[in-house]
Amino acid sequence: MTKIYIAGHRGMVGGAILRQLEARQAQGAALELINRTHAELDLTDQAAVRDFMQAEKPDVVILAAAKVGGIHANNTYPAEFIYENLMIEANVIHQAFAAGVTKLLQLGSSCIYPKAAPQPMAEDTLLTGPLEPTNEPYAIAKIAGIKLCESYNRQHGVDYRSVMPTNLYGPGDNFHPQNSHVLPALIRRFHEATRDGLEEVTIWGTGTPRREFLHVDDMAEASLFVLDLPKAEYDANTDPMLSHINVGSGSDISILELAQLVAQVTGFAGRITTDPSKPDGTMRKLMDISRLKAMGWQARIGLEDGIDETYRWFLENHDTART
Ligand SMILES: NC(=O)C1=CN([C@@H]2O[C@H](COP(=O)(O)OP(=O)(O)OC[C@H]3O[C@@H](n4cnc5c(N)ncnc54)[C@H](OP(=O)(O)O)[C@@H]3O)[C@@H](O)[C@H]2O)C=CC1
Ligand SMILES: C[C@H]1O[C@H](OP(=O)(O)OP(=O)(O)OC[C@H]2O[C@@H](n3cnc4c(=O)[nH]c(N)nc43)[C@H](O)[C@@H]2O)[C@@H](O)[C@@H](O)C1=O
Repeated sequence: MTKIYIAGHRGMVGGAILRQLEARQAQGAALELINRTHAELDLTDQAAVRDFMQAEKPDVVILAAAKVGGIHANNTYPAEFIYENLMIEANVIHQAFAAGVTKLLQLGSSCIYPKAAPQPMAEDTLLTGPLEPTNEPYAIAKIAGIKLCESYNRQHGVDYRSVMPTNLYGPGDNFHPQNSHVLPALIRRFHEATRDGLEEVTIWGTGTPRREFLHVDDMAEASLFVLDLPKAEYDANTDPMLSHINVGSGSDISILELAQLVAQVTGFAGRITTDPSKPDGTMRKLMDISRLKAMGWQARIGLEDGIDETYRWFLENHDTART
């Protein structure tokens, strides 16, 4: 029986990973899944995380808990983004090690790469230039997470792996009007405009930045794919000082094109305008996914289908969704 702790199991990604592991259980896999809500275990609390890890002694840890938000939240609450993420990573990774956990997977983000990184961004562009200012504190914490894993691997011979997701979306997302990422924000704004018969919807920034989107079910599948890789295979495809793996869909679109897609899915027929007083952030951050592709994984859910499914989820779960 393998005992797996999923940190952040009520979040969008952690929830999708939990669903896929439960499906494996239902098919007879010998898995024991353990989790704690944020209220039950605050991962920024070192002593609480130590006591939890010592009491549970999981075999595997999946770290999908983090302080997460879109461009406005990152820009407005930088202290929370750097402090909470550093604490969560340091506590979970160190206390997992102290409790004898030899296998761990943590999630970073595509914002770890320099603002001016050549496109598509390969893993080895890490730490080659200045970061995007709107999310530098969050990115620094995410880079620290990668380096924590690499350092424990090098010094202690454990097997801690890192995946770097592109922009994610899907069921369970946060639809808050200000603090969410662009896709859930636009789904909500276009839905409400259609419902209220508005003639115009305004999107933030110039509409020209490009983003690469990946459905959360693809992300959960990629995370488990990387976690399941035999160590020899993982090691053969990575470097001890550069051990993270990009996860993306392989293509990007402009924010204006994204808005047009969301308008179509939600049935909005009015005008789309831009608000250049809001930040654009990075102009482009397309992931180079050749490393993961060579290992044998590729995304399956197309953007239009994914938005359609997410919109239906939003309509059906409006009362309980994070809005
Ligand atoms: N969403 C995206 O577009 C992207 C996400 N990622 C990364 O993927 C991972 C998962 O993100 P996602 O699922 O979208 O985020 P969510 O916000 O949906 O989920 C994060 C989860 O972490 C929990 N959490 C936060 N702080 C604490 C804490 N101090 N103690 C315990 N639990 C805590 C949250 O609980 P609660 O809500 O109760 O606080 C929530 O359940 C993160 O590492 C994120 O950085 C990377 C790239 C893109
Ligand atoms: C995943 C990634 O997410 C964050 O980076 P980001 O990609 O810039 O995030 P975003 O999804 O919030 O915005 C994408 C683009 O879209 C534009 N945009 C238009 N209209 C809305 C809008 O209504 N809301 C939002 N949020 N953005 C909008 C917005 O101006 C920007 O040009 C990181 O901080 C960090 O957390 C991280 O790793």
